[in-house]
Order: sequence, then C-alpha cells, then structure tokens
Amino acid sequence: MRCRNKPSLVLGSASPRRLELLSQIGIVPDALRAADIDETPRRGETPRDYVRRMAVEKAEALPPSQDEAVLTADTTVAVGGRILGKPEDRDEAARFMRLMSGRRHQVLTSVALHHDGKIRQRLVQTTVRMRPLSGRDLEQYLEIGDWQGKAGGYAIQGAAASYIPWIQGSFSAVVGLPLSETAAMLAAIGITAQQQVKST
Ligand SMILES: Cc1cn([C@H]2C[C@H](O)[C@@H](COP(=O)(O)OP(=O)(O)OP(=O)(O)O)O2)c(=O)[nH]c1=O
Repeated sequence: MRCRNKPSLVLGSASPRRLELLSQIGIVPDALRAADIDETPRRGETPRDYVRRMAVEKAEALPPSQDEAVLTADTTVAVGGRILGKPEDRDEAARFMRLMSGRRHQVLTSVALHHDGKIRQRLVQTTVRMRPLSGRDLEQYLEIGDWQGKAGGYAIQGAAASYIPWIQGSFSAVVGLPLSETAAMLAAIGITAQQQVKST
C-alpha cells in the first residue's frame, strides 16, 4: 500500500556533520539511527561504484517502517583511482595527506533515501585542489587530530581549509551531505524545511 502522508524522517547516520548540515536547511530528523556495515572496498571496485554501494547498503541496513523515510550517505576521497576512506591511524592519515598534497582529488558523496519500498540514490562529485604540503604543515595538521573519522583524513570545514585554494562542485557534499540534491530528494517525498532558518 502506498504511503501518502508526509513520512517521518530518520537520519541513518552517526555523523554529527550530516545532522548539522540538515539543520542548516531547516530539516530536523524525527529520529537518528546508525548503520554498522562493512566498509571494505571490493577488489577492482571503482570509487564511484564503492560510494554508491556504501550509501545503499547503509539504507538497506535500516529498513524504514511504512510511515518513515531513512536518509543515509557515504563520502569517500578518490585520488588517482585509489579509494581513501577514513584513516585507521595517524600514519595512514599522513600517507593520505601526502597522496593529496599538491594535486587534485575527487570527493564523492552518495546519498540514499529508503522509502515506500524503494531506495533512491544520487552521487555528487566535487574536485578539490590541495596545495603542496611541507613536512611541517603535515606535522601540525596531524597534531590537531582533525583527521579522525574523516574520509581522506582531512576536514575542509576545519583547519585544512588553509591548504585548499580551490574546489569545483559542492562544499556541503565534501563535508558529508550535498544539500541541494538532498533537499530535492526529500522534497520529492514531501519532506521540506520545518524550521525557519536564520543566517548567522
Ligand atoms: C572530505 C571530508 C570528509 N568529512 C567526513 C564526512 C563523513 O562524516 C566522513 C566520511 O565517512 P562516512 O563513512 O561517509 O560517514 P561516517 O562514518 O562519518 O557516518 P555514517 O556512516 O554513520 O553516516 O568524512 C568531513 O567532515 N570533511 C571533509 O572535508
């Protein structure tokens, strides 16, 4: 049976950034749930296929009830065809930063919306240029610990902004949720801003 009322929104994410990003556009989820899935890339899987699969698997892991919609997302960094997920430790974060230093990389964010027996999915790609990093930059950056829990080991919304002179694409997608695309997906199932948004 089709669900015709506006569904309750469940944010299927443990990322505080995703919750903050949604609130930036006046959308407050009715509930939060987190999916615990295996995030290991498959052999030969492209970064685009990987990030799509991750968002969809998170959505599959959180089946909504009839009057709910579950929103999930996945963000990953791709450089030279390699997938850079969340570093396991500081050494891995250092390796990731060296790989990105002085070149462009792609940040891929896939959003999935599980509702009414279907999973809709969108992928947003943003190109980010990082200036060459000196050994001292790297040491200082790793010291603040911002690398933890971030794809590629950096946060553009934090101190790493001083290393990023240029991006092409969606800033909010780099931080974890492409707001324009997400708002359109939610609006298509009747979910729109319920809070007046004040600018700072
Ligand atoms: C590149 C980049 C990533 N990130 C974050 C966004 C995501 O939270 C994280 C990538 O990990 P994800 O696996 O996409 O998400 P998550 O584990 O944080 O949360 P959940 O699966 O429960 O939704 O990296 C930033 O905050 N800033 C950045 O500049």
